[in-house]
Amino acid sequence: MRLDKVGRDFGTTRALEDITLEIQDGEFVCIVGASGSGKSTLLSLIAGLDAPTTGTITVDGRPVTGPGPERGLVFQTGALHPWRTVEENVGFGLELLRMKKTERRERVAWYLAEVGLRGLEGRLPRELSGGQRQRVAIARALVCEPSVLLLDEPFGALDCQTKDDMQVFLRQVWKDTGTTILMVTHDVEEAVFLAQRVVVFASSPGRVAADLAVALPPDRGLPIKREPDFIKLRAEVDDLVRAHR
Ligand SMILES: Nc1ncnc2c1ncn2[C@@H]1O[C@H](COP(=O)(O)OP(=O)(O)OP(=O)(O)O)[C@@H](O)[C@H]1O
Repeated sequence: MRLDKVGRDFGTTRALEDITLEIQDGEFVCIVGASGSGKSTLLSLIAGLDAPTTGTITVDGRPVTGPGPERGLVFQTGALHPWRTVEENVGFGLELLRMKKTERRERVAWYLAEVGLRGLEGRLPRELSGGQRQRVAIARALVCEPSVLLLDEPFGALDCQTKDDMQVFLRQVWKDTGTTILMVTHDVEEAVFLAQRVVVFASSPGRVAADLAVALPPDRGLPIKREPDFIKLRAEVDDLVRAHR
């Protein structure tokens, strides 16, 4: 995926200016930055829900002109269909793609197992915890096997323990599926734990202030958050975010 000199103005507000970023297939990148630095705007441009004022975005070598199944999107609160069961929510995108029912059921079952929801197929969203609802939202995005998974603060509404569990879960999903992940979060610890690369946004206008490689081992458990290398990198990113408010 490639962003080339992407800008977005809302009237006189320059939400994004001159964003040039290349994300390799299979990479896990987190974007952090102060409130209002244009992080959500960037994700909606990549998702094709909004169009840039300047510049171009290409996914799989094709310019983005609108939403498409090769880009899966998950928001802070899952936006699930309240009247559909877990299984029906996850299978929805495949229905739109007119996949045959037997194939669809098989695919949905695989992803439900992957996100740890086997046995809950028949539940409605209101019968799930917040963490379970986000797992459904992630399974629903993954089931179409997108080239890139776009996550906008997916764990922002969860309590600390659930959030920790979801971070471990997301690293596992990334390893199992090899999906390219671009995630926006305001939580620097989360970004450093999850990503191979952390991009720091500056505000007014929203732009790239720093792009750091996360040189931590690929096998990361929660205890790594207490190790000196982790703490040092986290502090470095924290300082960058503060310096570019
Ligand atoms: N639809 C819109 N109309 C006008 N201004 C907008 C619109 N969407 C975003 N903006 C402005 O663009 C800027 C970037 O907003 P955006 O929501 O992308 O920031 P963010 O980094 O995601 O913030 P947060 O971390 O608080 O979610 C802000 O100044 C915001 O007010």
